[in-house]
Amino acid sequence: MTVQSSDEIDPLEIEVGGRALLTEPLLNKGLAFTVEERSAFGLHGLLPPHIETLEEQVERRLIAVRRLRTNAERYHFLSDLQDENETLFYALITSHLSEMLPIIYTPTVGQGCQEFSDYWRYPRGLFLSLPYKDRIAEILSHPRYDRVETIVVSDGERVLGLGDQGVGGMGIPVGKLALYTACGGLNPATTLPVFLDVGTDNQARLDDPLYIGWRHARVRGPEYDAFVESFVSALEERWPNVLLQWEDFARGQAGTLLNRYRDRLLTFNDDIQGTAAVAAGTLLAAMHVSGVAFKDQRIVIVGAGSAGCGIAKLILHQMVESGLSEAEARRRFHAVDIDGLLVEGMPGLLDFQQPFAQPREAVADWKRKGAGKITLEDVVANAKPTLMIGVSAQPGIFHEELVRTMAANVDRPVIMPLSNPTSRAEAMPKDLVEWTDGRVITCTGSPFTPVEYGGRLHVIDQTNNAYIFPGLGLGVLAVGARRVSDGMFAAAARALAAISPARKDPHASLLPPTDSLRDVAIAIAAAVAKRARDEGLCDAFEDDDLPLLLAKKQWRPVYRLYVKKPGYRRIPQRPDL
Ligand SMILES: NC(=O)c1ccc[n+]([C@@H]2O[C@H](COP(=O)([O-])OP(=O)(O)OC[C@H]3O[C@@H](n4cnc5c(N)ncnc54)[C@H](O)[C@@H]3O)[C@@H](O)[C@H]2O)c1
Ligand SMILES: O=C(O)C[C@H](O)C(=O)O
Ligand SMILES: [Mg+2]
Repeated sequence: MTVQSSDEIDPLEIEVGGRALLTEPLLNKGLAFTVEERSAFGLHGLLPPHIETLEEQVERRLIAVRRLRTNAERYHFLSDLQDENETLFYALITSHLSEMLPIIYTPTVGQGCQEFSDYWRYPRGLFLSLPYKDRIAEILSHPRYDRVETIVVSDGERVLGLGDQGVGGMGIPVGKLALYTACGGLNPATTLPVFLDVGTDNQARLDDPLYIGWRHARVRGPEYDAFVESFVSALEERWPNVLLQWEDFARGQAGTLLNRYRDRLLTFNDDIQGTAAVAAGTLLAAMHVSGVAFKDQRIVIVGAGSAGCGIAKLILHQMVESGLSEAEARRRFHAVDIDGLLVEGMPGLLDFQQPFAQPREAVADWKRKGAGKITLEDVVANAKPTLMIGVSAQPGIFHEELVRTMAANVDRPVIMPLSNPTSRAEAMPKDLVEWTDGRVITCTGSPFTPVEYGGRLHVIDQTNNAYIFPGLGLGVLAVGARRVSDGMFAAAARALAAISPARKDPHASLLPPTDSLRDVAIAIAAAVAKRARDEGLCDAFEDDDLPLLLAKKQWRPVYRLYVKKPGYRRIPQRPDL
């Protein structure tokens, strides 16, 4: 449903004109300012005489972006466009979603983070640095942020699979929020990327004279916790109902922060919960194709960190819902981390890994290659998995022999190398298809082109949390949910599986194409909103009213007519240097 909100129909009253209007990305229309607007706002002469429609502007930028040689160049070009004219930026992105997503988001955003200081041009979002911790409330208080409803925050310690990028990690909240608008339809004036700069342990960044973050070893422990607490308290004070998404925190922090704050505000961790929902949703879709029910699944998770244990927890929950006892369901999981299979009593097991540690007796009679740790190879040979998920950021860890062993034991092996960016994927889909003689059902975290094999084109679905968080955000905000619950992610997973093209055709893709992420977001949002209501986390609403509630929350990149606000002032054009 497309609703033209009164926001879109009514003229917008504008306070400033001249250069100030052209340099405000939320208001700038560039060459699309009409003659009347140019006259009213003192724009004649500041712009060449040509006037264009939004569609023509999109076409012009599209030609320019396509002319560039690399996606890194395109990333910077599009960042500049976002800082120049957000309406045009989103009109371009939404009309060419599958082409633009790999540029503004994964995988190119990873390089953007690594080179953040090299190409620094213009600030977007808020940088909260530990040395200025006493200024947080003052920084947040600016009237520019009065309308903020959604914040994505990172401290840059685990940027995709690229490790600690210090302040470069700001690229991640910026990219995620671009998808909140492009896919979820949230108004960009209500979104805010935030970076918590607590230093970095990336020596290359510390040694780099161009590095623009706080040049200090990463602060940890009580000082870190107090800093995060100052941020959260200031944010609660400023925007009591804000949605806060934690993104790309390292393993030690991600779950701890989520548990600390999940009952205090509207918040979730995307790497733990969003990833779990997209992986579980994809698995549900894959089960249609493989015909293997939950009770017959044997699952190997490689990388028992935030994403791995988040995924395991949600799939376990679904297995129990499908009728397995909790103990039975647990036995289906084999979680492998850097020290091999997680087994009970293993030294160094983290709290969130404990539930997925196998009892020693369950693996006592396994045939193993060596006496040391129980390797991934031992696990695959003995556990005979039907599904193997990679969230380890270890490229090549799903090697030929391993995959061939897995494929020898099951008809349709499901293999998901979900680590990002492309360079960190556990395997290349082309290899997986070849090593399994085309039998594999595979999907990846980063985008890959389809693989041709045996006269058939294998579409490689992008099992990325981008299928979940824009809709989750839209859903909770549209109905005013007070908390984000695990049940919402379970509902999101089911909603994703319900729109899987593979439900109708086993040769079709598991997930709808990325071009349709706006529709996906609506489906996820509806499921999340209903779940919020069913769990008593928002006020009641009728199902029939939901499409309108969601549509009202959706902003579209169109230009509104501008008129002068009473008190309009023309900012002086001459800087008094
Ligand atoms: N597709 C998606 O939507 C999605 C979502 C979240 C995370 N990810 C990707 O998953 C990866 C991990 O993210 P995370 O948040 O879980 O990070 P994390 O650091 O919490 O977990 C990674 C885990 O891998 C383990 N590991 C390292 N080397 C290993 C090895 N040789 N064998 C087995 N395990 C090993 C680490 O010890 C750690 O426990 C990243 O590359 C990230 O980009 C993808
Ligand atoms: O950012 C992504 O592409 C997905 C995920 O959040 C990740 O950390 O890899
Ligand atoms: Mg992430």
